Amino acid sequence: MITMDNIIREGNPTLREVAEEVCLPLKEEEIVLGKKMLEFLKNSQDPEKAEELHLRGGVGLAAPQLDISKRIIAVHVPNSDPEIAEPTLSTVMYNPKILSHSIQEACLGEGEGCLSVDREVPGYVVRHAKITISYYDMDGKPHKIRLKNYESIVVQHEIDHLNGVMFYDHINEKNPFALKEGVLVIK
Ligand SMILES: CC(C)(C)[C@H](NC(=O)Nc1cc(F)cc(F)c1)C(=O)N(CC(=O)NO)CC1CCCC1
Ligand SMILES: [Zn+2]
Repeated sequence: MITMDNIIREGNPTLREVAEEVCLPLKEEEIVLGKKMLEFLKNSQDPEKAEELHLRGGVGLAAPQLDISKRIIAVHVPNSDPEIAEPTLSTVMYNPKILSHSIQEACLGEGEGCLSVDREVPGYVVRHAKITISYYDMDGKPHKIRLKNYESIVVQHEIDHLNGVMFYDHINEKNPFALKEGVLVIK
């Protein structure tokens, strides 16, 4: 199973590579990898398992963070309503692609972090507010979905990893908390 020891940290050149698309039909090892990535995220959000395995609570993971330069991401976004156990988005995406996006931009009010970055980097990470993406799931089935709010931010953060982009590349160096007119701040 995947633990923090398998996650490479900034400075490893793989995090700055453009990852390769996977071919269909998916190889067995690529399906197993996807399952393990999703399992890591679920474990990391389970208090007992996270403590036992020393995991940081994760909502998304990209294959390059495991030193595997392939266009595979996993996302497991819990429902903001603690009453609802069902996650709002929980899936593995093969060859995810942003087809279109809103003009409106958005950022997380608390800024971003990264499982591959062992330091705080303060500042707003401005992204598209809404995106339409295509991807293949573990069964090789094509999907085209629209995402907004937190899910949209998470998927953009993960797709960035497939293109060698880190969240702090988006932060305004002169004024990390500068915000243009009309950028949606997500709580
Ligand atoms: C880097 C870390 C702080 C661990 C971040 N988690 C997070 O922001 N909050 C969180 C954690 C949970 F478990 C459950 C929950 F609802 C919220 C995260 O997983 N990532 C994923 C990552 O590093 N992928 O490469 C960073 C996030 C910043 C914005 C989107 C993803
Ligand atoms: Zn990250």
